[in-house]
Parts: sequence; C-alpha cells; structure tokens
Amino acid sequence: MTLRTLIYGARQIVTVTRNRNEKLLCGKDMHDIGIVKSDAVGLSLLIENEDIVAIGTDDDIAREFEGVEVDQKIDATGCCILPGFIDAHTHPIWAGDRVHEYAKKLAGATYMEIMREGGGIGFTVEQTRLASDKDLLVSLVARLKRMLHAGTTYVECKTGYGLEWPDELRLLKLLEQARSHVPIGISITYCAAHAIPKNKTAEEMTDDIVNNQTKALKKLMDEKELNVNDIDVFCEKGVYDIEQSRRILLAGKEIGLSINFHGDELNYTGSAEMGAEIGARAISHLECISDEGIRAMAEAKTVAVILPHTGYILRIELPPVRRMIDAGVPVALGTDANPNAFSSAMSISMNLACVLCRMSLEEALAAATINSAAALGISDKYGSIEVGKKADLIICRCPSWEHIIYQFGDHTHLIRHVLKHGAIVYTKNA
Ligand SMILES: N=CN[C@@H](CCC(=O)O)C(=O)O
Ligand SMILES: [Zn+2]
Repeated sequence: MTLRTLIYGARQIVTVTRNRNEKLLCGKDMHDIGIVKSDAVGLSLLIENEDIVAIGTDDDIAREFEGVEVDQKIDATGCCILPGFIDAHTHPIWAGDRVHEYAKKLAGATYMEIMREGGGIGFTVEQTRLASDKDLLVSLVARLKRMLHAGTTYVECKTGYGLEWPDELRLLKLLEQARSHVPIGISITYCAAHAIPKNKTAEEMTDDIVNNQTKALKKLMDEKELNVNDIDVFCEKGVYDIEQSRRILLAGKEIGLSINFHGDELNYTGSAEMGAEIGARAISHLECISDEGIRAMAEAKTVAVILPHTGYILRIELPPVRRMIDAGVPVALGTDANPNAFSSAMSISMNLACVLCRMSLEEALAAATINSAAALGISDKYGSIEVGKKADLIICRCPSWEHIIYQFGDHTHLIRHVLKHGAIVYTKNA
C-alpha cells in the first residue's frame, strides 16, 4: 500500500544539491547550493511512503498528480523546508557530567592537563562503568531525542567511554537498542581507542584491538547481533601515535568498517596524510592540519568533519576551513556532543562555523547535510532534497532558511515539524 503525504504552501525548499546524485559538494559548489524560492506562489513536496517523489509549485504538483489520493496534508504556508541535519560526530553514550571541569577550563586548564590528572575521558569512563544499562539507555535516548527535536535526523554515534572490550561491547549493544526507541538514523562508530585505560599502555591496547577486539566484533557483525559502520581512534600526542592509529584503523577496515577518526586536533600528527593514504572516508577535528594534509585530503576526497563547538569551548585555534574549502576538501560538520562539548544542536554548530571558521551560510548548510551524509557514507539516500531520496525533512517557521543559523540558539522556536522517512516525528506548536 502506498502512503502519500503532501507538504504544500512553502515559500522556500532548500534542496542543497543542484544536480541529481551528487554525493558531496566541494569548493565553490559548497556555496552555490540549490534553493527553490517563490514569493508569489506556494511550493509543494510530495512523499510516497519514505521517499520524495516530486517537488514543484502547488499548482504544478496538483496538476501532475490530479486524481491521486493523498493520505496526509501538511500546511507549510510561509515556511521553509530543509533537509534534516546530519550530525557527523557525536559521543552520546556516557554517564556523569563534567561541569566541574568546565569551571576549571574557564579558569585556564587545558584539555590535556585535565586528562593527565585523570579527568576528561578518564573520568567519564569511570562514571560510565558504574552506571546501569537502564540509566545509560535512558540518558542516551533523551540525548537523541533532543537532537531530533533540534532537526537532526541522522547521527553518528561513537562508543569510547568503555575502552576495554566488555565495556565497549555493552555500549555497542545499548546503541543498537536505542534504534528502536528514537526515530533518528544512527550510524555506529567503534571507538575503543578513545583513550588509554589505566592498566594498559597504548601499544598493549593497540595489540588488543587489532588481535582480539576487531575479531570479536566481526563475529558479532557476521551473526547480525551488531551493525557497526566505522572504526575510530584518537590519534594524538600522548594518546595513540600515528603508527598505532594506522594499525587500529586498518584492522577495522579489514573487518569491513569504514575509517573515520580523530586527527590533528591538539597537535600536528600527520593524521590527515595518513588517513588519506589508507582510504579514510572522514577525519574529524584537524585544527592542526598541515598544507600537505589539506592537499592529500582534497586529492583523496576524504571528508573533513569540523567541530567548531570544541574549538570554542577549549579556546584553541579553529581549523583552517577556508583553505580546506578553497583546496577542494569536502567539509562536513558535527556537534561533537560529549561531556566536554555539551551541545546537541547542529544549528549552533553551523552558526559557530560561520562566525569562527568564516564559512558562508550556504557552506555551513552543505556541510551539515550532504557532506555530513558523505562523511557517513549515506549520501546516496540522505543529505539533500531530491526525488528518490528519503524524506528526512525540517519545516521551519521563518521567512527565509538562513534564520535557522542566524537566530543563534533559537531553533527550538523556529522548527515546526521534523519528518523522518516521510512521517512527522516531532511537532512544535506555536
Ligand atoms: N578528542 C577526543 N574526543 C572527544 C572528546 C571526548 C571527551 O572529552 O569526553 C572530541 O572529539 O572532542
Ligand atoms: Zn570526538
């Protein structure tokens, strides 16, 4: 049976891509996004089951589909329709907040100073291990719902507050369970190499991940117990060095995971060059990327996932995003939602990306939609409004789409409906 939904009366439909089947946008194309606008007539979008089947003026769609039965009509008079945001980097499963560290950071402590004192990721690992499955699931689901209500319809979710296999496995299973509790797309990234556990060295952890953990993971994936997408490592001075990172990432690739990792964040490590060389689909952070790293990522079309909220909270230099875009690196965005950078709204990340990284509004939106989809390997179905793509949409109550970025922190007021696979999953009444 076909279920049809018609959205009508819109003043703008931001398609993001201009041509069908564009998998990511680079260079000038990031700024020249597709927007259908009309001040004179309303715009319609027709959905069949989960997919977009037509976009046009109200009159054209009514004519083209005359006599076709529509099950649901959504009045979008005066509204803008955008693709659902795709958050390309989050750490959403953890217990215990770090508000005490926030105060220390404001007083001048650095991320690594806090980590060396046993705080940071180490503190969250301890708190997460102490929490029950139920408490972890309840807080995870609440965070995912907040993201959904802020317009995110697909999110990358990392493990990484377990570190040892039994704890990481528990986080993987809870992330799997969350899929049936929230109507948000979830891409799971295995990030046991997020830090070094107290009883092990980085080399011992690397050996364990390469020789044991990835093997156990493959078995569970083969048995369809788990559905994991990517492999990650925190490639950083004092955490995993470049050769350990390479081994971990290649072991993940060997079992069918895509490479998507933290690199060149607090220090230059050569992560961008190494990642491009081994076929990484995405590398996050890149605050300290080299010119050679930019060239290598542009050439390999490795997606740079920029996390402006993290640079902002840590008061570190932001990545050279302008130079990346000019060189042809596909740039994506994430919130980095974690107990260090507490945020779940992509509209806030876009605003920070515009102000702090000097991206244009259009570039920020392309980064938060089609390019984030590319970072997760899902841009064939998600990340733009195109006939044939999944109807993951945001309907915003504003005169032009830019308001979702411009009205800093006011997305809660602007977002009227969020649709996932054609179904309304959130409505904010006026
Ligand atoms: N840099 C490593 N990981 C996270 C921080 C996680 C944490 O501090 O708990 C990040 O992407 O910023
Ligand atoms: Zn991260």
